[in-house]
Amino acid sequence: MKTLIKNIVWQGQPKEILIEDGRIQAIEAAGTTTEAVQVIDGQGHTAIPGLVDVHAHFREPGLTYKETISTGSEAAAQGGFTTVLTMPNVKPVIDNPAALKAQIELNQKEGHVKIDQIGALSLNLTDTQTTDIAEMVKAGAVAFSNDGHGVQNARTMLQAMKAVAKAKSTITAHIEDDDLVNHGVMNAGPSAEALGLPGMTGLSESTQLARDLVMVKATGCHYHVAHVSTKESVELVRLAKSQGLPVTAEVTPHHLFLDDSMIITDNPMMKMNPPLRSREDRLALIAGLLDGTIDMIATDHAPHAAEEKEGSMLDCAFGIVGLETAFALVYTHFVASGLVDLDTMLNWMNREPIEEFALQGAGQMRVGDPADIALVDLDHAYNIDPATFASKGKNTPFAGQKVYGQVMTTLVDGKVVYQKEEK
Ligand SMILES: NC(=O)N[C@@H](CC(=O)O)C(=O)O
Ligand SMILES: [Zn+2]
Ligand SMILES: [Zn+2]
Repeated sequence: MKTLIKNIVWQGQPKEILIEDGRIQAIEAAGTTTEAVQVIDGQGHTAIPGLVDVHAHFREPGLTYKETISTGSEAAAQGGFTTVLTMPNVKPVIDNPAALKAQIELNQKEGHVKIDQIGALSLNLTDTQTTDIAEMVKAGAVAFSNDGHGVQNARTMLQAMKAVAKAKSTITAHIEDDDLVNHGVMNAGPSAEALGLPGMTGLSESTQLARDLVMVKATGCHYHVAHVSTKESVELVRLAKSQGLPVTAEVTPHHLFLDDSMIITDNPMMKMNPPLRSREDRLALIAGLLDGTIDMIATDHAPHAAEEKEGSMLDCAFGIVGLETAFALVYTHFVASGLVDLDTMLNWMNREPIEEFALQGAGQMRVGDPADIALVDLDHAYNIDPATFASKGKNTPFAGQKVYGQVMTTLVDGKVVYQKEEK
């Protein structure tokens, strides 16, 4: 079956995309193909490769009041994402081959986009005993993580690294030393002091990262830093890369565009893990992304119910949603502002994630690739409105912010999975 997406812009030129059997057959001059079974009118929008998020939380099974695979993947489609990697911190935790197999089936059945499953690094994320990593790789795990919680025991991390290196997989590390966190709810610093809230030092992240990097050197394990948030961590990743270690890193839009100087009231929407750091940290993250120390942008989409994000930062849940705001935020702050071009942004949000995680099924818009495509209206300006989110989670600190770049259509394997309704 053939599909033609006509009337689109690709790399600045008017083009059309011919798709056959779910794959891109040609990106050609407008008007080249005259007959096709199905025609989609791109209405002059810009075609980009479907975005890839290596860090998302869909809360099924066990926490479906926050999100389901269906609502989470709908949010992904609405945000222009065609592949997402989901974390294993559901209930029960995906920490054994049987649970992983069942989850992969469920993802396939319920997902509106492609979902790759990350397996738990330790049993029940308690960090005392590693999971059966070799068997979970065989069962289809794309990577391993303790996300939600740092691995406190060096011995557990070392064992996991050895097994992951042997299986040629990846660890995506939530790095956090519990003892240094000491029950903080936001970054330690003048804002926490002004609000009278317990702060946590950024050293909780970088000290554990330093420990892990020594073990990466010893094991050769591909180690990916999840949601990097401090300047010390950026320096450590830069050093590791200069030594040729197999280390990669992601940063979230919120750590790039928000910092703790912007927390002027006790606001649950500003609470996430790792916390928003200082302006100096934020500028180091931006510099690290621009110079290639940080490889990619990931959302850490962490939906929670409204009642879990009310009241005070002292006792509300950690985390914010991100799938439906990531494209517009990154486009607005980096591309529309003239800092980088669209292609660079797509390196961070499509090519690097696919290459570093060796994702087999995700398309990069090359001829022969799966037709994973988003059509975006780059000039469209609007205010972020959580009421429009497909996600069950409306917990975003960006509500009301004016952005550019509206995802209009998303296709996975040449099939439309999201179409923005005309007003
Ligand atoms: N980022 C968060 O604040 N929360 C995440 C866990 C995590 O990514 O560490 C969650 O699962 O809610
Ligand atoms: Zn985490
Ligand atoms: Zn996370």
